Amino acid sequence: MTGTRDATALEMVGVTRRFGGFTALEEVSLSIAPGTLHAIIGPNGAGKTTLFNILTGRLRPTAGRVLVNGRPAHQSPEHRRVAMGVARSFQVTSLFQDLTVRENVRLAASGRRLRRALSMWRPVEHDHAGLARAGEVLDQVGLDRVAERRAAELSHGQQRLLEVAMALAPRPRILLLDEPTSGMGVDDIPAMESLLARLAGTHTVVMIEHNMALTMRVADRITVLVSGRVLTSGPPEQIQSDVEVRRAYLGGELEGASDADAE
Ligand SMILES: Nc1ncnc2c1ncn2[C@@H]1O[C@H](COP(=O)(O)OP(=O)(O)OP(=O)(O)O)[C@@H](O)[C@H]1O
Repeated sequence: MTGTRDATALEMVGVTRRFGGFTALEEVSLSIAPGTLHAIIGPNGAGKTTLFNILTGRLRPTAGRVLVNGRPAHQSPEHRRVAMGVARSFQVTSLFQDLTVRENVRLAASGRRLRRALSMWRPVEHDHAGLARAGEVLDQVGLDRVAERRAAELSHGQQRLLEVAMALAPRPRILLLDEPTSGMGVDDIPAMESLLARLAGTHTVVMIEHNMALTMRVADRITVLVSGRVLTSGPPEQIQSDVEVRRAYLGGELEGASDADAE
């Protein structure tokens, strides 16, 4: 591998995605450095979810390439990306609501061995590695105090933290988070923000997020998508003062984001 390739954890090169005659993404290129938090923002319908699904392997690009640590990945399905060290956050709907928080993370830690881990006749206490990993991750995300509660008993904000914990369990190097604060009350947001800030030091994080104030505080770089194209990419302060970006958002959300105490 060349030095240049090593400098990029995740890369999209000229990615186009069509749905029938409709072009949802057009010639999108972006490059994400290891150990940085890269946010994807843009108005509704800009193509953020489509881009995210192409990064996770849920969707194939119509044209263009995706590289993970310099290795072509655009033909690899989701489970192959996981083996390459890429994980996406689970959805609240995929939590096992009747199992404890610790059990949910233990099962996620078992990763590709999930089916085996789920088998009813395998005593839980024999899964030492899974239990140990669950303990580490629950400490990391701040859910250790509620480890023995059923997932269903958690607040929505805690369930969102649990989704991230489950994504972290198999030790991915690249973490893809789809709107980590969506549906959260204001009281729950600081815990997620603090987790995102900590993860940014240890993982490559790509997140779609609608909370502009939070995005401006935690992101190292931001890519703005508009109508399926990259309008611009840069550090938060550059994005916030970009006239074209402000026009795309009609001023509103980014004006609020300039006030760090807006939350
Ligand atoms: N499976 C599909 N078939 C047809 N069109 C689709 C499909 N998925 C997405 N699109 C279209 O592609 C465009 C981009 O959608 P996408 O969901 O990626 O945008 P988004 O930026 O995530 O929007 P939002 O912020 O509202 O979630 C939209 O016009 C959408 O209707």
